[in-house]
Amino acid sequence: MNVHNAADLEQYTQLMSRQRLTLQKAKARQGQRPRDRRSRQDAYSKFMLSLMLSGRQRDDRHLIHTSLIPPSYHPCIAPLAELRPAAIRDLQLEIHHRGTYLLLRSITPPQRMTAIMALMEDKKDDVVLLQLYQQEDEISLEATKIVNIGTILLVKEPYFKVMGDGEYGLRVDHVSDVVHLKEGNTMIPDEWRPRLIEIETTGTAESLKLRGNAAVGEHRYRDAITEYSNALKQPATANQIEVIKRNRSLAYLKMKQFDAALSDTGFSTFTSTPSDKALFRAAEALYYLGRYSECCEVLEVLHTNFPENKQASEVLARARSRFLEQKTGKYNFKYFQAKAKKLQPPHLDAASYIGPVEVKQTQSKGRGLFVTKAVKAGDLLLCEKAFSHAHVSDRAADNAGSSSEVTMLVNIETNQGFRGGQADLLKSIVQSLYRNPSLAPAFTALYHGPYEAVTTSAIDGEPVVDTFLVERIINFNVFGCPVSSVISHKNVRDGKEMKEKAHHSCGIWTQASYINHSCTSNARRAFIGDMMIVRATRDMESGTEITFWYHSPLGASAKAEQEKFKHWDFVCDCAICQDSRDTKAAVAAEREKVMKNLKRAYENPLGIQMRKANKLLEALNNTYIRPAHEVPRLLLWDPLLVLVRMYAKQSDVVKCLDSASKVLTSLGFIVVGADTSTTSFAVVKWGLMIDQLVETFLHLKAAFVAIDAYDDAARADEYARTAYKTLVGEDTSFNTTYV
Ligand SMILES: C[S@@+](CC[C@H](N)C(=O)[O-])C[C@H]1O[C@@H](n2cnc3c(N)ncnc32)[C@H](O)[C@@H]1O
Repeated sequence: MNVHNAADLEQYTQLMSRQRLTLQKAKARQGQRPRDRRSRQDAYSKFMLSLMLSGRQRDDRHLIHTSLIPPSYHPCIAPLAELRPAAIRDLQLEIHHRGTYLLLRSITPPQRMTAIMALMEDKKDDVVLLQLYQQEDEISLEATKIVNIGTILLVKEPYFKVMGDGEYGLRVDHVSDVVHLKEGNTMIPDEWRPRLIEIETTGTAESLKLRGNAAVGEHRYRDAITEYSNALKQPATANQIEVIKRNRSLAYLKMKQFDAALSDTGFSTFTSTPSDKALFRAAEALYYLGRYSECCEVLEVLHTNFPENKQASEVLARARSRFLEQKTGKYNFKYFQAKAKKLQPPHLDAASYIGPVEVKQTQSKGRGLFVTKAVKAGDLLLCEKAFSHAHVSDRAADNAGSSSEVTMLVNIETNQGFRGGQADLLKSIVQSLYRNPSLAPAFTALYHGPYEAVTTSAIDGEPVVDTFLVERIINFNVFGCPVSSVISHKNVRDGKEMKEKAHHSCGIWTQASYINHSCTSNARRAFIGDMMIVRATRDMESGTEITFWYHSPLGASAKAEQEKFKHWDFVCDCAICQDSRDTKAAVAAEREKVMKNLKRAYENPLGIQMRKANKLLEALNNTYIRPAHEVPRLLLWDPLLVLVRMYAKQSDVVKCLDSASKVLTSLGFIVVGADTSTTSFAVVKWGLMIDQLVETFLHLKAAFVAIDAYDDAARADEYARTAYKTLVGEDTSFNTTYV
C-alpha cells in the first residue's frame, strides 16, 4: 500500500530475466553431484581475494542492491536427533537434503554482502561456500560474531545450489536452520577441538560467571550469554543460579531477546522479595514487549521496595504514560511531530491504542476490521506502533528515485519486486520473531495468500521462523509511509504533489492489516514516525466494516486501478469500480473528450474561458448516472476547485460558495446551507476524504465570514479541522500548517 513496485524499472526487467535464466539452468542440473567443485586451495584463494576486494572503494553509483527470494521451501522442523549427518562431497545440486545435516567449520572470516558468506570445511576436508541470509545487520551484530575462522555450525537440511555466478554453495534462508555449536558440545568432533580459538570449555559456575561478566563489560553480549549458559551447566547453589540468570538477563536485553531476558529474571514465579535488578530487568523486558500494565505493576513493587532507586521512578513514569496511551488513545501529538522530525530512524517511544474495533469475517474479503460502536468522522480508531518499520532517509530515497542506486526485494517465484526498505523489513522481522517468539502470533496470523506455512513454531527448544511466510505476509500487508503525513499534506496544499505518493520507508502494522480496501472508503491512515493513525472519515454505525484505500482512486483510470490490486489478488467491487465497469465505452470516450476540451478552456493564456468551462463542466456532470453520494464523480472536483480559488480571489462570495458546494457534492458529500440562504451550513453525509478538502472548507469559512454568517463559518472551520485531523493524524499542527 503506497510502496514502490519495481516493475517500472528497466533494470528490474533485465535482472528478472537474468535470474530466471539462471534458475532454469540450475533446475536442469537438479540432483547432479558436481564434478568440477573447486579444490580447497582454489576456493580459499578465490574467497580471500573477493573479501579483500570487497573492502576497497567501488563505484556503487549504478548498482542495484537486490535481495533475491528464491523459490520457497520450508524450514527444517525435524528434531536434530532424527537427522543423519551428511558430507559436502555427497551434496546434490538444487536439492533440499531433508532428514540430514552438515557439520561445518569456517576456515575464513566472513564476507558481508546481502548474505553473510564464509568458506566452510567438513570433517572430510572438503569445502563449500556458505551463504547465511536474513542475519542481523552489521550495526546490530558484526558479521564476525555470527561466523568467523573456527566457528563450528550445523546446517540442517542443507540446500545446495548453483549460485548467480555459476559457483556452488549452500544457501540458508531460514535462520532457524543453522545451529551454532558452542564449546563443550558433544557433536564437535575431537579433531576440531584443539583448533577452537581462545575457548576455555570448563570451569566452575563462579569462574564462568565471571567470564560472562567480563564479556558484558566489553559489550560482547552474545559471548556473555554463552558463558552464563555454560556456567548454568555446572553445579551451583540456588543463589548462584539466580545471580547467573539475572546477569544473563541483562545480556539478553542487550541482544533484544526480551522473552529470554524476562524468563531469566524469574518473572513468572516472582517471590515476594525479588532483587531490585531482577525487578528492573523484568520491567525493561515487559516495556519492550509492549506489556505496559505488567511493566507498571513490577515497577510499582520496585518503587515501594527500593524507593531510593531513581531510575525506577523514571521508567515507571514512562511506563504509566504508555499504559495510559494504550487505554485511552490520548497522545501528545505535538511531541510526536517534533520527535519524528529529529529521530533517525523516526521510531517513537509510544504505545498502540486499539480503539472500538474488532476483527471479524467478511462476506467475500476474508477477515476485516469492524467498529464495535457508532463513531463520528474524525474519531480515532487506531493509533498503532509499527510491528516493524524500515526507514529510508530522504537522501537515500532521492538516489533511488533517480534509479542510480536502487534497493530491491525480488521474488522470483511470484515475479514481484519492490524498491525501498522492504528487504530490511524482511530481515528485521525474521530476526525479531526469532529472538522473541511471543511476538510471533500477532504477525503470523496476518493474511499470506495461498502460501502454506509450517505449523511447528519451535523445535529442540528453539523457535522456527519461516522466511518465506514472513516475505508473503510483508507482501500482502506492507504499508509505505512518509516520516509525517503533515509533510505530504503540505506538499499537496502547495501543489507539489497532486497524487498520493509511493514511499520508500515502509512497515507492518498488525491491527491495521485487517482493514480491507475500498475506493469509497470510510477511514484514512496517517503517519507520524512509525505510528499509524487511523481515523473515521465519515460517521459509522456500530458493526460497520472499516475500509481504507490501498491506492487512492483519484487520478487513475479504472483499469489502472484494478491493475494495482492484482498484486493483492482481488478485484475491487466498490460502487466506484462497479460503476466504472458499467460505464459504456462511448460515455468513457465522451468524458475523455470533455476533459481535453476543459483543459484547453482552463489553460487559455487570457484566463479561463468561463462560458465554455461551465458548459463543459455541465456536460461532464451529465455523463454520470448514479447519484454522486453513491458514486463520487472523480473527474469533477479538481476543475471545480480551481473555480473556487478563482472566485475566492475575486471575492465573488456567491459563486465561491456555489463552486465549493459542488466540489463537496462531486466527492460524495451531502451538504446543506453552502450558500447565502439562512439555512445553517452542515455536512449531512461525508464523502471522499482527500487532502484538498481542508482548503475547500477554509474557502467556505472565508466566504461565510464575508457575509457575516459566523456560525456557518465556525462550522466550516470545524469541518476543515476534522478533515485535517483525519488526513494528518492530529490537529495540533493545524494552526501552523494553515496560518
Ligand atoms: C491486508 S489484507 C486485509 C485483511 C484480509 N482480508 C485478511 O483476511 O486478513 C489484504 C488482503 O485482503 C483481501 N482484500 C482486501 N481488500 C479487498 C477487497 N476490496 N475485495 C476483496 N478482497 C480484499 C485481499 O485478499 C488482500 O490480499
